[in-house]
Amino acid sequence: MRDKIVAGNWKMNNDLAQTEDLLSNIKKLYKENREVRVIVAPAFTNLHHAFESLRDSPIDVAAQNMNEHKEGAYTGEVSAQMLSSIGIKIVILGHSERRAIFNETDALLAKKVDAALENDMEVIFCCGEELSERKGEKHFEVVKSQLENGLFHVAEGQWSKIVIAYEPVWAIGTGETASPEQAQEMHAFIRKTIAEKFGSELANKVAILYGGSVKPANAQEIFAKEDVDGGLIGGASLKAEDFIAIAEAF
Ligand SMILES: O=C(CO)COP(=O)(O)O
Repeated sequence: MRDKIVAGNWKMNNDLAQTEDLLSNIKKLYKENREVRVIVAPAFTNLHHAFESLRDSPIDVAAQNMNEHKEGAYTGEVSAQMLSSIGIKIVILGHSERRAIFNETDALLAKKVDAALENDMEVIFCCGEELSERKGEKHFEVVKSQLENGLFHVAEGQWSKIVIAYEPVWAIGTGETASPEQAQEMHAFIRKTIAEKFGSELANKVAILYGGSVKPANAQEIFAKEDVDGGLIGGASLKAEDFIAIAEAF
């Protein structure tokens, strides 16, 4: 059985007071469910607070990014070791906003993945094509190359720390969701690509999340697909009722 995961990527939203509010509402509504792992990813400034606030809860806290270096003259950056030291053991890497706005390349992401694993952190590795790439029928090729160049150097023994999030860029924040069939088709492709390189036993254990305009109204039909093991939720993770409804949609 693969892990089922619902993770909320809060992006650059919520100051400390709003973080306190959202976390307290999430905690009120959350009913412990061992079948589904729930993760929230607030901004760096609120990670410590979130970790402390969720200390007695099974809800985990993730960072949205980190730097690939151990330490040094990298003004404004945060290392894996710093995150680990405040209890943060999960990081989202390669989100399409990081790729597009901050020019993160597959080569850079490969280094970030290594830095996370060296610090015993789990990685939620994002991949996904842009609209023009889907229209040009290049989506499988694009996702395969993101995986091969950013992730496939990870040794077999480290894959228990890897979660993949497929987020088609055209479905992020647009209200347009991939159909459950489109999501399943890509998730099955990702699993097959992993199986070709690492074998099907390993591939069958990797959780693959879907992200892109997931809401309470569509979560159930997307999560029902065989190779969809949960979701990476943006906008809808900012409202406790919606986020918890999605976490309960399995
Ligand atoms: O980017 C996303 C999660 O990382 C998805 O965002 P939305 O759910 O707002 O489309």
